[in-house]
Amino acid sequence: MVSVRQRSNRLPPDNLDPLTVALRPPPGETPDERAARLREGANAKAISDKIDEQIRLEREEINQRKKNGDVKILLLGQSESGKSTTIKNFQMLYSPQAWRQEHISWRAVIYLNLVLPDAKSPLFCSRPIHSRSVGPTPTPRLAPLTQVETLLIRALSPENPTESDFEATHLGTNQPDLLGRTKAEVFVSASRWRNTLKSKMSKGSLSSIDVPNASTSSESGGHPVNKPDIVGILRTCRQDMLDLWNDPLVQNILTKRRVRPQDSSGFFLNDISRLMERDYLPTDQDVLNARLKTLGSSEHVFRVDRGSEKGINWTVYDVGGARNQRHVWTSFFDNVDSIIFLAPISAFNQVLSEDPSVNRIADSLLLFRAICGNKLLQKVNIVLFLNKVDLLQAKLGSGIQLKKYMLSYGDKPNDLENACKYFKSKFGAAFRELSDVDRELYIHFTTMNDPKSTSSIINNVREMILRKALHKSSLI
Ligand SMILES: Nc1nc2c(ncn2[C@@H]2O[C@H](COP(=O)(O)OP(=O)(O)OP(=O)(O)O)[C@@H](O)[C@H]2O)c(=O)[nH]1
Ligand SMILES: [Mg+2]
Repeated sequence: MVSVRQRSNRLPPDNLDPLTVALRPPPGETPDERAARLREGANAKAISDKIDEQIRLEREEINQRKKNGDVKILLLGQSESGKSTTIKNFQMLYSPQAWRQEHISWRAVIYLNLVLPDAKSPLFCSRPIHSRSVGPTPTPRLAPLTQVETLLIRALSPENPTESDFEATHLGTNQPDLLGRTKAEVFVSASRWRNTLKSKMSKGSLSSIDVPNASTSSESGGHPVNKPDIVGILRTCRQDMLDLWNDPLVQNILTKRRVRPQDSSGFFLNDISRLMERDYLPTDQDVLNARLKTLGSSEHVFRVDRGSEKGINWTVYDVGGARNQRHVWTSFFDNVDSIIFLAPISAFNQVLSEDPSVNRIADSLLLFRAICGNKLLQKVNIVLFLNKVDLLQAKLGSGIQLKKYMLSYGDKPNDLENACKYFKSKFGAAFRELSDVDRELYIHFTTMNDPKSTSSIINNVREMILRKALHKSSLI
């Protein structure tokens, strides 16, 4: 105190530094003014100390996480909502090298998507077309596709499959296709298929799908008998597949039924010529579009090596979203920093493949309510990706009426803006009804297979999750 008074009463020497000059009490200060100034100073110091303390805690927390932990994110949502596609976006952004190295493995999956297509595809010719005899007669020349399908499923399955592995890869809908085949939906163990494929490739026990630039083909007749040439077989069927797809009768039926196979998951018929190239290597977009149902769960660890985030591990869990896969979800609820919930809002006119009596939006809403109301997650912030906006836009644009499926939509215009608002308010209301006050919901409209629009969303979400995770642990 004394020294302050002494200093304040003396004129500073000319060479005093500017900060000292700025902090100097005003000349002629009264005792009251002085007391007020000191109070203000004390308040400012308290605020500054608090900020310093927060920074210190954040640093400590970062160091702590560096030492023994990471940020944990859990992806949830019904089957085909886009969880695994979200993981692919994370990989593309944060593990670009590993992401590119994996492209070759996706080749088998893409071929499988081509020969074992979605139920809406012309290659998966449905019973009604067949029974009414209005569709094209199945061409026996497409029969080899069954062999390709078997070979590819075998390639993606473990060498000595257990009973559950077998079931896993052959769960089906039991509807016959035009070739008289029973459609099986292919699930593979999320954590195992790539390793399985890699190990078979390295042992050379796989067919020639793994050999880009292979000189042997069924056309040249030169491939070894014990290594069936998948690309060769596919090439012999290419024209027949295209003929079926381009058949005016098929197109007519699809139009009448308002079915657009090109909008469904894993549709590669339009790319068939490119896919049949001997040295075909899937592009980023091909991998994002490829469809493989997740069985069980998989863990993906990323590092964002920049700024204060250096050294933090991001662990993102992907789980299967089909009804028979959801029982494992709760085992991931412990210590999760954030949930990313995906709801495909284009699915308003679709039903679950596991249960055709359930509308897919109704299922998504029920699931979302269950997650919001879960006691273990009551403090966890939720990021909601209202996904497949591109398909929603295409559907509304083609005249499909949202109000026909969602009665509460009422007479609002059937356009993207109103539809997005509607879904946002529906999910938002569920969150508010079932949440504690002290957590937040962040809603984004996404098209997960469009990496350009997705990268900034993922970056923002990641930064927000880190901020919240750090804040939460500084409060504990
Ligand atoms: N058009 C379009 N397709 C998308 C979008 N997001 C994902 N897909 C496609 O939808 C399909 C299913 O996506 P996945 O990520 O495999 O779905 P999932 O939620 O992991 O499904 P499960 O593993 O069965 O739980 C894939 O073929 C994706 O390419 C999107 O925003 N628009
Ligand atoms: Mg998946």
